[in-house]
Amino acid sequence: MNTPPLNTPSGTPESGNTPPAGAPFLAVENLVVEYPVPGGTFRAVDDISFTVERGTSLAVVGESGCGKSTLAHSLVRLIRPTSGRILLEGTDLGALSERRLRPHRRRVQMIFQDPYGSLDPHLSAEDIVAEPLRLAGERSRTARSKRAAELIDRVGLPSSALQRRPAEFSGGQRQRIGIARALASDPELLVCDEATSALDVSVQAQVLALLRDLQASTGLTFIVISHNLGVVREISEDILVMRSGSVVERGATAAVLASPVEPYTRALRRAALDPAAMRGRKPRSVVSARAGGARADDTDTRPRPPAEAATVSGTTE
Ligand SMILES: Nc1ncnc2c1ncn2[C@@H]1O[C@H](COP(=O)(O)OP(=O)(O)OP(=O)(O)O)[C@@H](O)[C@H]1O
Repeated sequence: MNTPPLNTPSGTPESGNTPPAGAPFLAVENLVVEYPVPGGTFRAVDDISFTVERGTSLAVVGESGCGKSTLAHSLVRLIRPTSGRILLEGTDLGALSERRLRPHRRRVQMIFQDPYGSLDPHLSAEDIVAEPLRLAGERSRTARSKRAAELIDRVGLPSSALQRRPAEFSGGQRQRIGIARALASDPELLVCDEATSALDVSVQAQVLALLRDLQASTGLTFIVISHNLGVVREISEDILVMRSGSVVERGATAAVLASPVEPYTRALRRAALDPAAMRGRKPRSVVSARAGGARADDTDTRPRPPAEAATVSGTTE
């Protein structure tokens, strides 16, 4: 297998996979997701439609239980939609059989909330990052190692990180490994489900800066699920507000957060601005000398996130 450069769009002449003219990068059409529950089904996503253009970031916000993660899991096909379409450059991912989905799977990757639980504690960082390459059919261990080293460097970790296991990293460093693993598949769309919410505020800023940098350099498209309106402001151009499985408001992030039209969005913003909604979080100690080099998390002087780190669900959970 030739390892492609980061984020070579599959709809380019190199890929031979030409998208229909004028098709948006991602179009979600009338998406419905129901879970089986005793005595029937529960509709967690209720007829959602939206589009996302390549290289942009869409934030999805809403109170706990409104269906954000269900939407995210549908996008990466961890869940198969009950009805509706998820069109990536015109290809309906939701309708494809597992076999036909395989070539598209790499195109949409997810970064999970929990940098502690989402990495196999028994594997080295190199093996974690190289695993998607192995699954994609890369047989050469040397090629996998080389690519893992490139990706570890790309996410700002030192090469000494390659042989260490997850327990030896800080939360922010683990999330960087999770990002490197997601990048290994050469994705075009990254779905970040509360990807920074388990991190200290300053480490959040570093991971957000990394995501923004990746987007600027590779043209990645993001869907960012977050309770944190500060994070949403930092990373998204557009915002989609969900309530009880439906979209209640959609628009440019700055405009929607400055003057929300829907009463529900206003209530979310009030909840986020209420100091009582702040989640108290003690600073965790960050990188130690043991973690081998201080490139990430402790030397970063990039701008900190906005002071508002309140969570949307802070007052509603
Ligand atoms: N496997 C399941 N079976 C039945 N109901 C489920 C299942 N998973 C989620 N739900 C329900 O679907 C609804 C949406 O859940 P989801 O996790 O998508 O919400 P969310 O907005 O991501 O919440 P949070 O912000 O708390 O993570 C919730 O009412 C939840 O209880």
